[in-house]
Amino acid sequence: MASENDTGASTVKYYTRAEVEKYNTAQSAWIIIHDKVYDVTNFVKQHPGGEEVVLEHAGKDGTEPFEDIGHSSDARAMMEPYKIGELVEEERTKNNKKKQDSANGTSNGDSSSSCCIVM
Ligand code: HEM
Repeated sequence: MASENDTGASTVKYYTRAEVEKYNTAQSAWIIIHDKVYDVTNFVKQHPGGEEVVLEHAGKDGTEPFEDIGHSSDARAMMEPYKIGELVEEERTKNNKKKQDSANGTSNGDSSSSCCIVM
């Protein structure tokens, strides 16, 4: 079928890292993996690697440790139902194109706003 409604992003919710950071407890645990946001509150108890490791990264970006462990494709499929949204475009790790784009604009002579160094 040619016509798909994939242009309407109405079903996708976008979150900032600051928003995700609020959900950093066992009562409400969100985690960012590959720029996607997962509510793993009900998953942590079932996590084969134990709940602690996941909770340690609750509210944060767990992409690195997630990949470090080398999760199986099974694991990747398992997390799908917990996906609640994605990071806003400007905060995605792979989306550096936009950053470069705005970085070459020197017209912003706002002396009051200091520059942030993102590591
Ligand atoms: C929603 C996110 C996650 C899902 C669905 C998930 C799922 C799984 C699954 C299915 C396994 C069994 C092995 C495999 O199939 O790969 C596993 C193991 C494991 N996971 Fe996760 N995981 C998640 C997040 C994390 C995070 C953020 C960490 C961070 C450190 C982590 C650490 C581990 C560890 C240490 C093991 C045990 C590996 C072993 O015993 O060899 N997982 N996970």
